[in-house]
Amino acid sequence: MELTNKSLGTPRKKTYRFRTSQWLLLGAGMLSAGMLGGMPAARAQSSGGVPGYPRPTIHTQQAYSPFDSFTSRWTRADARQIKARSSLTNPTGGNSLPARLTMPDIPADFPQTNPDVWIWDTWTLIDAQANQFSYNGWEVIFSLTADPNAGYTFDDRHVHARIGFFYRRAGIPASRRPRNGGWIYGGHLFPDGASAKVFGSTTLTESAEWSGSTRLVRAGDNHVTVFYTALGFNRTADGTNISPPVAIISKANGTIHSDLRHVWFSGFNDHKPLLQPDGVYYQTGQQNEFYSFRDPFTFEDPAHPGYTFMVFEGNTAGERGARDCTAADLGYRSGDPYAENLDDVLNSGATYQKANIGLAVALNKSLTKWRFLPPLISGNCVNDQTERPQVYIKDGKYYLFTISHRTTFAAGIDGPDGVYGFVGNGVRSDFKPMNWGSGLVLGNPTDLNQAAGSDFDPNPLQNPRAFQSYSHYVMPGGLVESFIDTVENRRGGALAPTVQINISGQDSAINLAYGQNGLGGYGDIPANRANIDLVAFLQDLRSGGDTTVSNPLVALASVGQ
Ligand SMILES: OC[C@H]1O[C@@](CO)(OC[C@@]2(O[C@H]3O[C@H](CO)[C@@H](O)[C@H](O)[C@H]3O)O[C@H](CO)[C@@H](O)[C@@H]2O)[C@@H](O)[C@@H]1O
Repeated sequence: MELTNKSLGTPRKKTYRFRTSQWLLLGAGMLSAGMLGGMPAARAQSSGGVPGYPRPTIHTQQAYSPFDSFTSRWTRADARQIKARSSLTNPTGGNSLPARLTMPDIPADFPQTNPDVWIWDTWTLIDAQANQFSYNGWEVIFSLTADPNAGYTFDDRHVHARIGFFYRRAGIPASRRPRNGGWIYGGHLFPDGASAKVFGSTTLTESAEWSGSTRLVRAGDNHVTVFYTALGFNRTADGTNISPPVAIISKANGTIHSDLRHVWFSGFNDHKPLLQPDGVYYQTGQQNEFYSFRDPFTFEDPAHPGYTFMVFEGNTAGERGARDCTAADLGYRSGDPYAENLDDVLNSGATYQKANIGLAVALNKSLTKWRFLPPLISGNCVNDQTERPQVYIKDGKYYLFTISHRTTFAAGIDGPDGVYGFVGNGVRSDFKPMNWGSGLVLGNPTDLNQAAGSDFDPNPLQNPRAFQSYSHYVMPGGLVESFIDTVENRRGGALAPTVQINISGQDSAINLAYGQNGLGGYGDIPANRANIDLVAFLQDLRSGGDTTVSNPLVALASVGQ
C-alpha cells in the first residue's frame, strides 16, 4: 500500500492528482553584504515589484510579547513573489528559481548513509539556546528511520517511523571522513512499545514516532530530553483511515552514554503526552481529518528569561475548508492592479490550505505541563504545511525557518519543496518573509512552469529534481542538512550533502563556494560545542578508562569546535 496524503494529513489543491516539525542560535558571526552574491540587484528590484505580479505585503517586523494575541501572516501577495522573482530569472520563458535560493543538483551516485535503514528528518543534540553538542568526543544525531526490508514502500515509511540515532567521532573534517559521512547506526532510541503508551487505551492499528528535537538538559552531565510527535493510526488493511490519525506532542527523558567504541542511551521508558490541538488556535482531527500537529522544537528566549517555549507545526483551527480567509490573508496593498478578488480565492479551493506555526509555553520546570499561545504565523489560503519550524536568533534578529512542499501550496500559488524563512525582532513579531518578501530561502531545483495547471506530476520518479531533498534543518553558521528523497530514478532515505546559506537581515544566499559547487559532505552535521560529562569522565579515569567515557584526548579535542 502506498501512503496517500489522504490517509495522512495533506489535502492537495484541486488541480493536483497526488500520491503519497531549530534553532536558537546566539551570536553567530556577522556577514558582510559582499558575501551575499546578487543581493544589491535583488534589493533594487524589490522596490518596484515585478511587472504582472502584485507587490508583497508590508510587514513592520514589530516585536510583540510572546503572550500577545498577534499572529503574523504569510500572505498570498507574499508567496506570489516566488513565481514573480523566478520569472525574472528566466525572462525568456523558463522558470527556474534564482540560483542563490536553489539547492544545487545532487548527483545520482549519492552514498547511502546506512544500507540497512531509510533515514529522513534528522536533528542534533542541542541545549535550550540551540548550541549543538558533541558528547565525550562523539557527534550524535537523531533521525526518523524505517526498515527498507520490511515489505512496505519508501512512501509508506511514515507509518512505521521510529526515532533512531547515529554517532561518529567529533572534530574530523568532512574531507577526511568516508563519503557517506561515517555515521554509525546506534538503533532505535526508545524501547519497543514505549512511545505507544502515550495513547493509553485508544484503539490503534499502528503507531509511529515523528519529529523531533533532542535537548541536553545541562551541559556537563548526560541527561537528555526528547520532544517528538507520537502518531497513532487506526486503519484498515489497505491503509484507509478508520478514524483520523492521533498526533500527540510528547516527551521522554533518557541518558546518553559513551565509551571508546560507541554511544548508547538508556531510559526513555516513561513517555509524557504534552499537547494535543485545542480546536481554538490549532485545528483538531475532528475539525479536519487531514490536520497537521507535530514537530516540536523547544527553546529559551534571551528576552524572556525563565520561560521555555515550543514552536511546532499546526493548522489554523476551524472546520476543514471553512471559507474564512480574509483580505488580510491575501495581503494585497491598496490599489494593486494585480490583487486577487477575495471571492475568487475563496472559490478556488485555497481555503483547504491553512498552515500555522504554533507557540506554547512550559508551565513547570520539568517541562511536563504546557499552555498553548496564539500561533506565531499563519498561511491561510497560502499553504497547508509549515513543517519542522525552528527559531534561529542572529545579529539580534529572530528568524523562523520552516520546510514546506510544492504540493501543499494553495491554488494559484507555486513554490518549491524546501526551506522558507521569516524575520522579525522577537519571538512574536510581524514577521517579514525573507527574500523579496516571498519567504523562499532554499528550494529544490524546480522548473515552476511545470506546475501551471495540472501538468505537474507529483510522482517523485517523474519529477525527481523537484523532490531531490527535503526536511532541511538550519544549523549554526548557516549550515543546512537534509535528506535525499529522489535523484533521477533512485529513491534516497539517506543524508543529503550539507549546504551553507549566508543570512543577512531579510536576505539569504546559498554559498556556492562551500564544498564542491555548493555541496558539502553528505551528512556533514558538525557539533559547534562539546559536552563532557565530568562525573563519568573521572569515574572512567579511575577505573582504567574503558567503561563509560570516551578517550579523554578525543573528548578534549572536540572542545571549542
Ligand atoms: O515522517 C513524518 C515527518 O516528516 C515530515 C517532514 O519531512 O513530514 C513529511 C510528510 O510527508 C511528505 O514529505 C515526504 C518527504 O519525504 C514526501 O515524500 C511525502 O510525499 C510527503 O507527504 O509526512 C506526512 C505524511 O505523509 C506529510 O503530511 C508530510 O508532508 C514531518 O513533518 C513529520 O514529523
